[in-house]
Amino acid sequence: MKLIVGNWKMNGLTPALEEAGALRQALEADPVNARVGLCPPATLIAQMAWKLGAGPVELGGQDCHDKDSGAFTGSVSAPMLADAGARLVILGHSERREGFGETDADVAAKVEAALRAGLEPIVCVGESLETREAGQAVAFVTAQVRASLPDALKDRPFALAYEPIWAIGTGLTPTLDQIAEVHAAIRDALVERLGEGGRRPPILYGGSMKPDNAAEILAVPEVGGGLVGGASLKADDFIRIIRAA
Ligand SMILES: O=C(CO)COP(=O)(O)O
Repeated sequence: MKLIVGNWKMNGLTPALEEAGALRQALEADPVNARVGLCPPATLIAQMAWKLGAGPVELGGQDCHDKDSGAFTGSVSAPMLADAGARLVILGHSERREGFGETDADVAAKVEAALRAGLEPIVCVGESLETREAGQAVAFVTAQVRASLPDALKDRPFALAYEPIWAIGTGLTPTLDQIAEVHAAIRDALVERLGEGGRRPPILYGGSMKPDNAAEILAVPEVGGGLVGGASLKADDFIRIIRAA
């Protein structure tokens, strides 16, 4: 079963709760064979949890601190996300790595915090255009995988997301062969890092996934789902992507 997760980033005020309600209604009226997650801004999680109830949409955060509590003005901890109703948390998104200087070690510490709080991390990796053009995409991404995943993940549920930075919000996507190549390499790096284990964490693709390209991307070997930015903001578009799974 594919995992399709919406990442609203820093978008969404109270009226956007209606989109979540519409998503729930659509999925209840016509259920899908996919797991669906939605990661709104932290300010909306608690209200959205009431709106979504125990329905088919799981909630997630977009980041968390690596400490459970303390003097960290402005930060949100993993226990806070869980308390508000989240089950998932996106970690190591390129917008955090690039914009906030998060290193692989920082991401690994946040993954540990998420696991302590019982959250399921979605760990993001992805190369810049410069790195891809230098022929280093696979080497770069697999190095991120090895360094961002702590031992604590063994036998815990989690997902990875491959998001080429140059495909995020640009309308550009890698070719299906390029996606297949990176996803296969991520799977190998994952097995090398954490062993085969009993679980096979899904590897999501993210970066300009839209209703009209979702089906072909989701059919690529080792693509276990999607992490969707812009196209998850409107329930109509997001549902079309979910149905493509
Ligand atoms: O960054 C992304 C999801 O985390 C992808 O964003 P877009 O779907 O808007 O390209």
